[in-house]
Amino acid sequence: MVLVETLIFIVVLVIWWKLDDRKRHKGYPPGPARLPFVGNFLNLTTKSPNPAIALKQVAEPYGDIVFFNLGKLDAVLFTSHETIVEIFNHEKASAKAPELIPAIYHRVQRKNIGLIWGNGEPWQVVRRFTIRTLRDFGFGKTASMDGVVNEELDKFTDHVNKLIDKKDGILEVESFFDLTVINVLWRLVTGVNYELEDARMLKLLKMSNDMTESSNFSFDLSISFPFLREWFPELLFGKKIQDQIVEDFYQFGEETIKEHRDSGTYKTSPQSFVDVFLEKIDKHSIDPATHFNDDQLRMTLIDLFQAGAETTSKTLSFGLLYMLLHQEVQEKVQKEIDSVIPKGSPLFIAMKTELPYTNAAILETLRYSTVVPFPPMRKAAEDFYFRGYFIKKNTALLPNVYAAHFCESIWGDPHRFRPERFLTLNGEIDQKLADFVIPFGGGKRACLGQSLAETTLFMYFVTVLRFYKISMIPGKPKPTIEPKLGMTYGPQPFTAWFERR
Ligand code: HEM
Repeated sequence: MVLVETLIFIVVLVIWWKLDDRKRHKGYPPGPARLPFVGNFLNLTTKSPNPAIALKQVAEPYGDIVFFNLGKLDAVLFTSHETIVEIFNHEKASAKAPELIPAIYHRVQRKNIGLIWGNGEPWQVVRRFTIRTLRDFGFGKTASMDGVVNEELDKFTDHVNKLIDKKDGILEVESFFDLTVINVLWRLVTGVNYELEDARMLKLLKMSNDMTESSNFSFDLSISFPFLREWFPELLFGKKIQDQIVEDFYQFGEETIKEHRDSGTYKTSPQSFVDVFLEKIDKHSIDPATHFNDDQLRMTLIDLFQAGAETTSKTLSFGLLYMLLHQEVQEKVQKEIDSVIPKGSPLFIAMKTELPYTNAAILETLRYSTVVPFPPMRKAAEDFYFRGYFIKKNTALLPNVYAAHFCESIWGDPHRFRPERFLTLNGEIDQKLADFVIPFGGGKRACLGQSLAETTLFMYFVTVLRFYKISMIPGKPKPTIEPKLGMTYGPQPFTAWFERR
């Protein structure tokens, strides 16, 4: 009797929950049926360990605007190129949602600070200031960037040559570009430039990678069930590790600020972005409404460091991996480079237009690797309608860039690595198709470092292939193209045989 009553109670409860759920989500975009408490968590975790693939598959039966729920998180997925570009540019969709990701909320100390996760006026002021100041130091200006990148490239090739001699050409490609790439940016941000063996910096870069790897929709259960992060800090989600990394980064930011402040040169002849920021802090020190303070500067430095290093470096490593696996593409790129840049001549950013096949290979690398499959989480700033669907305030907005980069109706054969797809019959870049590659987001929150990233990708990709032939090590298995997952995706470590050309 008790069993029957219990069963009836459960059935009534489920029916009540279903009806209530339907009422609460009236007018929402379509989506898979949800379970109480866990929502669509099982849909996500049973499809694929890779959330970008899993969420592409979850959305497929429902269209390109799909509502789903992961425990605490209500989210709308955007999976087609058009809806993604439209949401990037939507005025109600430019707010970031650090509070929806516990590890990130801890990273920003629950404050509205920084470039990546800041919102409203403070973010706007700091973003504008950052772009203007970095530009004053040469960021994005071809003439000054040529010098900065080439100096760093000389250091990098010296370093690779030494490694080749030491290791008979057999090099491990893991974090291969991290430090050299951050050096390019850090010359402008702090005026400092590190040795490529600098232990402190290598440790920071490793921690930054560890932090991003520990955060993703499938593995970081604290996004769906935030209470678990507090209940089981040691067992799950790497809370302790994440918190330690945040602390170390704060210390790094603190030390950088102190060094510049103590030196005092920022008062007379500012040499870098940090110096100009410190000048601003002093100038506005008695203004209670100022957005220029140590908190903002520290977070901005950490944001630039993390956003600037990992993404570019991982894209370059993927590029090497694809060149290793597609020798015919590597040879074509090298043939083109050799025909345009004479032996012994320097490389300039302006040569980009003369190397269409090489550019096509870089574009294909950006598409095929999609190192940021979900841009840092945005939310609906207020209730709004999108293509007739209701989106409630604070709902997470998740453009699945991977889905657009692997859309069959755009690419035909998206799973093939094929740079030729970007070339017209005249051998020029097909700009219309190139515009379907959207690795840098868009709208007001578009990547602040896009021009630097494009320059760095071009200069490093060309230099590495110009000076080295990269081949498979005989007898070693083929490396996988499956990514290391996280907030950003990177290649699994692989070894390759480097020979000087
Ligand atoms: C291949 C390299 C890179 C890729 C794929 C990439 C990708 C992205 C993406 C997808 C976003 C989010 C955009 C959105 O929500 O619409 C972003 C934001 C950002 N990126 Fe990059 N990025 C790269 C390199 C860089 C570099 C070199 C810097 C350094 C200056 C940088 C700094 C930033 C910052 C500060 C933001 C936050 C912008 C804001 O919300 O105002 N990125 N990036």
